[in-house]
Amino acid sequence: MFDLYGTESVLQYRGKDIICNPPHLFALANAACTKLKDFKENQCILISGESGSGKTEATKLMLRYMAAIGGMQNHHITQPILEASPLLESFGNAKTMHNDNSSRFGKYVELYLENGVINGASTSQYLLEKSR
Ligand SMILES: Nc1ncnc2c1ncn2[C@@H]1O[C@H](COP(=O)(O)OP(=O)(O)OP(=O)(O)O)[C@@H](O)[C@H]1O
Repeated sequence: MFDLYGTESVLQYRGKDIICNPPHLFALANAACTKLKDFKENQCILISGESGSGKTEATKLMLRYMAAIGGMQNHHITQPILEASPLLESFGNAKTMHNDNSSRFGKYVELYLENGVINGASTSQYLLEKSR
């Protein structure tokens, strides 16, 4: 079993330039955090793909990475942010032909960071027109 998203991977990608490591969700999340810090400009990660391609899981993994690189100092803030995803899924997901846990809504998540540490978040849900 590969451990692609554990602590070792967090340490491997943390603070490293995107070209230093093989492609990974953590590399992308790290690049967004680094650019935010260096250029003091908002960053956006757009996750798209067909149903079942892994958008929801990718989003959760990147959130987990961003929470992890901030350490435990804002645990009381990051924990509810991470726990919000499965809670919202319980209201808005359903089993389809393509995905046992298919989101029936689009998500827009805003994270607020200070010195590379998450200190807040907001999320909006949008109903999708899906035929499947
Ligand atoms: N990184 C991953 N590692 C292992 N399995 C994964 C990964 N990402 C997704 N999967 C598997 O694929 C399934 C579908 O992923 P996910 O729900 O994230 O897709 P989605 O693109 O959000 O789909 P939808 O548009 O239908 O909501 C997951 O339930 C999981 O079994």
